[in-house]
Amino acid sequence: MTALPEGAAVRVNVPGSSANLGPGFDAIGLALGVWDSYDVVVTGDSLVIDVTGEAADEVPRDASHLVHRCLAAGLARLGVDEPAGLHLVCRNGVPHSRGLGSSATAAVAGYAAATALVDLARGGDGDVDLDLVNQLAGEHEGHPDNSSASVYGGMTLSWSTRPPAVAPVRTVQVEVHPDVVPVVLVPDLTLSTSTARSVLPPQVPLKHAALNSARAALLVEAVSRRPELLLDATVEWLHQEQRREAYPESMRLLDGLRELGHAAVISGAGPTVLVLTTADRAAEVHALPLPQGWRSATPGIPTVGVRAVRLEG
Ligand SMILES: Nc1ncnc2c1ncn2[C@@H]1O[C@H](COP(=O)(O)OP(=O)(O)OP(=O)(O)O)[C@@H](O)[C@H]1O
Ligand SMILES: N[C@@H](CCO)C(=O)O
Repeated sequence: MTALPEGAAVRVNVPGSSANLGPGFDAIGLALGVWDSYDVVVTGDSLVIDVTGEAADEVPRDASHLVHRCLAAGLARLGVDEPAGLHLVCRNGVPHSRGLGSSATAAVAGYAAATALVDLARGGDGDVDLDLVNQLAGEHEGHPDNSSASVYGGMTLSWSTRPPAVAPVRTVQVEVHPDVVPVVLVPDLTLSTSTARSVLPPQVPLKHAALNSARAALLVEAVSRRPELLLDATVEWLHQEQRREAYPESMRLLDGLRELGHAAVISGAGPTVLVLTTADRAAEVHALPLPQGWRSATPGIPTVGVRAVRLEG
């Protein structure tokens, strides 16, 4: 049994992500250059949580905080007792409940902090065990699309070797063509993933599954080698139409963009719209008028995911 020494401290930086990219429902993720940052310090007594940034007024400050819950679960998985006290400083950059993977980002941060602190306690440099974090965060989320992108960066394709169980999770990175530019259109309004998942039917017609399979396969080719195929490659049959009533404004925006030839999809469970455009057309997307309360951004695609650095006490 390893104990975490008082004073041990790490800073964990982790990117948000977009899931699905159209036909890759629950399987494909894309890391986005919008970041959460967490300092985790082992102290002598009590749990103290400070939060600034996105949703700072909404998240709990007690043991039910998502990052703390995953940190504690990660320590338990590694056979390490939770220390008597922890100071968690959260700088939230990923908007919550918009389809940018905030919950996966927080879960990845918690599990990553656990592996980094245990590595420190065992004499290491505070490295994150990426593959373990990918397992634990994927299981926590119930689908690994967002979490794998936050763990490894870039575009990720994840599957289970024991379906329908989520784990063991396997993940490969898909090379993204240098011309591909993600633009996100983010509204003020929120939609929780659990609400968005509750409206999905438990079964889909075989015909739709077959159509979706072709586009999911095409998506990998389009993103990595032939961006000119992105419009066709981002058509899907499993979730967006089914959720239209949950995010009607997003779907109107998506329909308009696609009519103009832009590869627009719903980001994750929405309501953010992701446009997979190319460098020469990104300005065109930004110039389109947005409904009130929406903003556009070009976050970029980080090629690395979660990282921890040791903080000196
Ligand atoms: N940084 C964070 N700190 C604490 N709790 C968080 C954090 N980020 C997300 N959460 C929790 O997760 C909830 C949002 O999760 P939800 O799955 O609904 O949306 P999302 O992950 O942002 O979107 P999507 O999964 O569609 O990309 C928040 O309401 C909050 O309870
Ligand atoms: N694949 C998930 C992503 C959001 O967590 C969904 O669309 O429900």
